[in-house]
Amino acid sequence: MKQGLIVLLNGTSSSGKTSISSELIRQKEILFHHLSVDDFFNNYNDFINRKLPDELPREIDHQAVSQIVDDSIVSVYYSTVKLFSEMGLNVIVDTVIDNDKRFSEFMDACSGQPLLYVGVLCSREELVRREQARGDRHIGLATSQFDNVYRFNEYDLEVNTEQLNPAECAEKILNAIKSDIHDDIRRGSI
Ligand SMILES: Nc1ncnc2c1ncn2[C@@H]1O[C@H](COP(=O)(O)OP(=O)(O)OP(=O)(O)O)[C@@H](O)[C@H]1O
Repeated sequence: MKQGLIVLLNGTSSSGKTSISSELIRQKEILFHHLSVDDFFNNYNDFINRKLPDELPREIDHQAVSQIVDDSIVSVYYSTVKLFSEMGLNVIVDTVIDNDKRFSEFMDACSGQPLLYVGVLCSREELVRREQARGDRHIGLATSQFDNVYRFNEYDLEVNTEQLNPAECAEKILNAIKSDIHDDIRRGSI
């Protein structure tokens, strides 16, 4: 059985990753499974909130909690992406990779799996406009990620979400997959 294709969407917050993922899920030509890092964190946060007593013997701040568990949750996320691919399932990776450690960890975890690395591009100005319009993200988050995220720019394919709507971006990705499917999709080796 063939391994599933991993489609890594690389873009800052508000660049349009989730909107493209929804379009890729909606079409029926190639079946995809959407794995968002947010689901892993949300599930963990729900779990911990259920388990923690109201009064803690020792208070620790939010940032300290993040430092203790974040890397582990991200590792489980990457391993799950690999697992899906090993099981023959095509998977969309919807996360923000903004540092060398995470980027290398992802590439190591998924090395040997078929991978399409997609740059989800958008200007800073438009990102700020979207953040203001959606109202559920901290203003400035996307611009704070911008330089670090778009540093890892050896993409197989780029989609500009200012020029294309989410459906058009998804179509461009699908066309790339269909044209590369027999040979050129790289096997996790950047
Ligand atoms: N191609 C596009 N054209 C215009 N607006 C878009 C486009 N893609 C996304 N948007 C808008 O930008 C906002 C953010 O989109 P989306 O949630 O897909 O981004 P994201 O990269 O997944 O963000 P996050 O990482 O913060 O979850 C939404 O309001 C969405 O409607």
